[in-house]
Parts: sequence; C-alpha cells; structure tokens
Amino acid sequence: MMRTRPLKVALLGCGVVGSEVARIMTTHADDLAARIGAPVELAGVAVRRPSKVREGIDPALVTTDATALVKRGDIDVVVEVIGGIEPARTLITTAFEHGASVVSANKALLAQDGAALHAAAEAHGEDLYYEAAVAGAIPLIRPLRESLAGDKVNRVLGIVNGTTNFILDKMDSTGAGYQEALDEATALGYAEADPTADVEGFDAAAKAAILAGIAFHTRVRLDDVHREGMTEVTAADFASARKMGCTIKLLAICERARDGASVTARVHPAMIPLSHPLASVRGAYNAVFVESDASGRLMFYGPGAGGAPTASAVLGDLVAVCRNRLNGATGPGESAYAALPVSGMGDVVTRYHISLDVADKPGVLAQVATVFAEHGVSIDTVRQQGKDGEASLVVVTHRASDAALGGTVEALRKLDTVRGVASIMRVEGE
Ligand SMILES: NC(=O)c1ccc[n+]([C@@H]2O[C@H](COP(=O)([O-])OP(=O)(O)OC[C@H]3O[C@@H](n4cnc5c(N)ncnc54)[C@H](O)[C@@H]3O)[C@@H](O)[C@H]2O)c1
Ligand SMILES: N[C@@H](CCO)C(=O)O
Ligand code: NA
Repeated sequence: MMRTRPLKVALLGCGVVGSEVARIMTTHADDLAARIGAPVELAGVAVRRPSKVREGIDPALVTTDATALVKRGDIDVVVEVIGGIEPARTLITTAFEHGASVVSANKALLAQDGAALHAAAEAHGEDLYYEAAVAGAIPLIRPLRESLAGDKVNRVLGIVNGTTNFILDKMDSTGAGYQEALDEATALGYAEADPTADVEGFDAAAKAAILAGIAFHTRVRLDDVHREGMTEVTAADFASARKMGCTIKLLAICERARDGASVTARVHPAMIPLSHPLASVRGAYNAVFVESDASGRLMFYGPGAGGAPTASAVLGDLVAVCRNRLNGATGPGESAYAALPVSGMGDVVTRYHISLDVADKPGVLAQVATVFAEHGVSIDTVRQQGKDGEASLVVVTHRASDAALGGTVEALRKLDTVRGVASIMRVEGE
C-alpha cells in the first residue's frame, strides 16, 4: 500500500551528477513512488552558486547552507554529490546525527574515511550507500556486498576510471594528444573537479580501496593502494604494445594472496592482449572482472562516468535506502571481520615488458640476460632493433615478483652497455 506522507530527500551539490539526480527524481517521480511504496520529495538542494539557473528545480528549494539543510530533522535521505573530503565528511556525519541516511558518490571520501563513516551510520541506525562511487552506473558494490556474500572473492580486476580509459582509447585509436583527449573528457563531464585525480590514478586507487575492502571483507585505505597514473604513457608505448598484439589500459587490480593471509591492491597502466575483453572497453566505459571460488569469473561492464549513468546508480541507492526506511530496517553495513593485512607491491607477481636502450655490440644481450637470470626473472621473449651502434632491446618476462623485477632493473641500470631504461610496463590479462 502506498504511504501518502513523502520521504524527504536533501540533495547536496547540483553539478554534473546532482543535476541529473534532480532531473530523474522529477521525471520518474511516479515510478519511484510505486517502487518504494511512498512518494519521494526533493526537500532542499544545497548549491554553491544560487544565482545559476537550474532547469526543473524550484528556486525555493535552493540554499547555500548545506549544514542547515542536513540539520533540519525532517530529512530522510541526504544525497551527497559535492565530492572531496570537506565539507562532505562533516555534512554526512551531521546527517546521520540528525536522523537521515546517506547516499554518496564520493569515492575519495569513502576510500579515506569509509570505516569511520560506516561506524557513524551504524551508531545512528542509518544507511550509507555508495554504488555510484565505483564504476558509475555499473552495479558492482551491491553485487559484491550482497549477491556474492556467500562466495569467496579472490580477485577483482578491471578498468574503473572512465576519463583515463577515454584518453588512452583516443590516443590509441585516433593518435589524439593527451591534453586534447583530457579536455574532451572534462567537457563530457567524466573528469573529477581536479582531473589530476583521474590521470594520476588517485580516483582509480580510491575505487580499488573500496572494492578490495568489500570483496575481501577487510579494511583497505587509499594509502594501501599502489598507484601509478597514466601521464607517462606515450605513443611509443602504444606502438610497442601493438607489436605484442596488446593495447594499454589503466587497471585496478585487487588480489588475495595464494595463502589467503593477505591482500594487495594496485592501480597502474598495463599492457593487455587485444584478445582480452578489457581491450575492447572503449571511451568512458568501465569493465570489472570478479573471480570467486564458487562463481568463477564474472564480468561487469557499462558506462563508468557521466551525469546520467552516475545518477542511475544514485537513484538505485535512493530507492533501496527508502525501502529500508519504510521497513524500519537498514541494509548491510561494513564487513571488515577478515582484518587481512595489505601487502606491498613487492609481493605482486605478474609479467613485465621492458624497453632498454643498449649499445649494439657483441655480448650485450648475454650480459642483459645474465642480470635477469641472477634475479630469478625468467625471460619469455627478446626483440632487438639496432641502429648506428645503438640498439633498443625489448624484453618480455614470464611471471615474476615486483621485487625481483625491481632488483633486475636496478642492476641493468648499472651496466655500462645499458644507456637507459626507456619504459617498464606490466603485462596483465593472460
Ligand atoms: N561526474 C562523474 O562522472 C562522476 C561519476 C561517479 C562519481 N562521481 C562523484 O560524484 C561527485 C560529484 O561529481 P560531479 O561530477 O557532479 O562534480 P561537479 O563538480 O560537477 O559537482 C559538484 C557540485 O557541488 C557543488 N558544491 C561544492 N561545494 C559545495 C557546498 N559546500 N555546498 C553545496 N554545493 C557545493 C559545486 O558547486 C558543484 O556544482 C564527486 O564525488 C565525484 O567523484 C562523479
Ligand atoms: N572521474 C571519474 C568519474 C566516475 O567515477 C571517472 O572518470 O571515472
Ligand atoms: Na557502480
């Protein structure tokens, strides 16, 4: 039966995502009410620039005082789409203190303070949902938290940043320059307010921390995630990748150690074979593989950024939280009982593609091969191209630990015959 008293929603932030949330709440109001069992009313919209014309939003609802809005006491759900750490964090905790549940898209905040925010939600008997924080529209948080709650997840691997995938795709497929592609991603509403968060891998690292925490029932913070951005990926790297039948993607990889006693989480550019499904993820799309004991390998794919796709995930959470509220219940909170340590990058085992500039003279190849052997790194293929007494040597290894590879590279740099290490890239997805 439909309840006539509406559930009241406060929207914090009315930018790319917030404006789409407001639009869908209005245009789909009847369907949302039917699905929830009560009407949902937009009771206030906190913005920074009140003079801006916002189509479809009653100006009487607009305020610059987000704190007063979350303190009103009659708000059921606060939707936080401001982003950043403060004032978002204080607004969310204030919302809990004043009897509201929270839906957020804020991966930066959740990766940094997720544990404290979950504790605050639990202490006040409120919900904290954030499907939009990871991989935009793709249902990923809820499948991990709920659908896979009976399985044991061992690995989560994928493309979780739309902006960088958009840029890498453009660089690879059209030869576009980095800045031109970034400007386009920003204009399309994919990039963070400060796109450094995207291109330097902070955004993907925040998502990796959130995914690893939920997947492995443990706490993983942003600082625990090894992070390398994509700003140093060059046209030459794409050319090398193509020679190997690969392309380059910025990947987030969260793994449980073989003995199950620890986990790792990392974000870095990697070569992947063109035959791998991740190679065909184009534009701002995201795709994530989840590997579990019983389920085997699952793939989640869809739009990873942009106003409307992100709003879809926010609205899904809003419906879930409203349903919980009508039932006098809350959804699942944080599950961190496994308390697994997070290991450093040295323990990660993968394959490597290394480009070296070397002297083109007898014995150099043997010298280089010896350094690899001395560090226990087995070589898969070697390709050499010589020109005017200099040569470029491309070595692809079998699986080795990052620590062993690091030692190898350090020793290679010390060889007189090695003029420089032009690039090192991990090879994933085989
Ligand atoms: N854009 C996307 O594709 C996308 C996807 C997933 C998640 N997110 C996340 O959603 C959140 C919002 O992203 P966005 O792309 O909409 O950003 P945005 O910059 O377009 O919107 C944020 C809005 O918040 C407003 N704001 C800032 N401080 C405020 C305050 N104190 N009170 C009220 N309003 C304030 C800004 O003026 C701006 O309009 C971020 O956490 C982001 O990481 C964005
Ligand atoms: N800036 C983010 C938004 C989605 O989280 C991205 O490009 O993926
Ligand atoms: Na999502």
